[in-house]
Amino acid sequence: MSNVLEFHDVRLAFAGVKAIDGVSFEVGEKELFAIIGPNGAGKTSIFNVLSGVYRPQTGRVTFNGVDLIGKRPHRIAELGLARTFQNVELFSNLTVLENLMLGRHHHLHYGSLAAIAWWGRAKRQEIENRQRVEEIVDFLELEQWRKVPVGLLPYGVQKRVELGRALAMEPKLLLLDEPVAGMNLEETEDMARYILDIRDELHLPMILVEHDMGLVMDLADRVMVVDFGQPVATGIPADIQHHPEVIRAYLGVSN
Ligand SMILES: Nc1ncnc2c1ncn2[C@@H]1O[C@H](COP(=O)(O)OP(=O)(O)OP(=O)(O)O)[C@@H](O)[C@H]1O
Repeated sequence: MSNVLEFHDVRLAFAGVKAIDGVSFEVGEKELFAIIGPNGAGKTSIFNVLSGVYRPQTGRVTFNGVDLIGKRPHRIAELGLARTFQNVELFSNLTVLENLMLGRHHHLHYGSLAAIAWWGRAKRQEIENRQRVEEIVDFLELEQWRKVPVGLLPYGVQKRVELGRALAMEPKLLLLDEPVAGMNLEETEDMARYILDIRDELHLPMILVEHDMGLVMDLADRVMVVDFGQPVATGIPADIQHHPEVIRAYLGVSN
């Protein structure tokens, strides 16, 4: 299996705090790779390096062979790396469809002048974008909320719309930052099913950061554990669950 992402010996410090301290991992082309670790372990910092929000002091990060370090977030998104956020970051007064259309903005290849001069092309793209958005509405079973402002929706559905917006970008790698945080059991089970459908039907590789251990162990192909910015262990869920260093990191007990 070839890798879509290589994250090699990355180090990032803030005024002496080592947020990422020599982390390496790779993600295969159809892999669901999870990153777990206690609060403050460095998980969000890894996502911020991947999406171009933070620039590490050292290390190498390549996505389909392209070096990501130093690239701006919008450029990285254009390369096909889409993310969802820990807290829902949607336009709450816009409808579900409008929020999903915003996810398509890299796919609009015409400016306002071109829209006038090349009406045909602009119109074709608009129709194509709407079709893609409708496919996502279907895939994530959002039909009944298509025209509802996102701010009025239950929290679990808002998180699903956020996932939809990331899918609307037609990414090549999806970063999911705590997709079930704050959800009830039913919402969590629904989200787990959509994540599996994304892997099995869209064959999209994903990196999942999540505190819900049951979800991680059920869904992930491989899991990396980080603690104090350092990698503790990486492996298949069955091995990670019983790894002594992982138990120590989580329970805070000594060997
Ligand atoms: N912009 C920043 N400025 C200063 N310190 C930061 C910054 N971002 C992260 N850190 C520090 O880096 C460390 C790792 O934080 P990070 O948010 O990556 O952890 P996390 O594993 O995502 O935690 P959580 O599970 O609570 O979201 C923490 O000590 C944090 O305070």
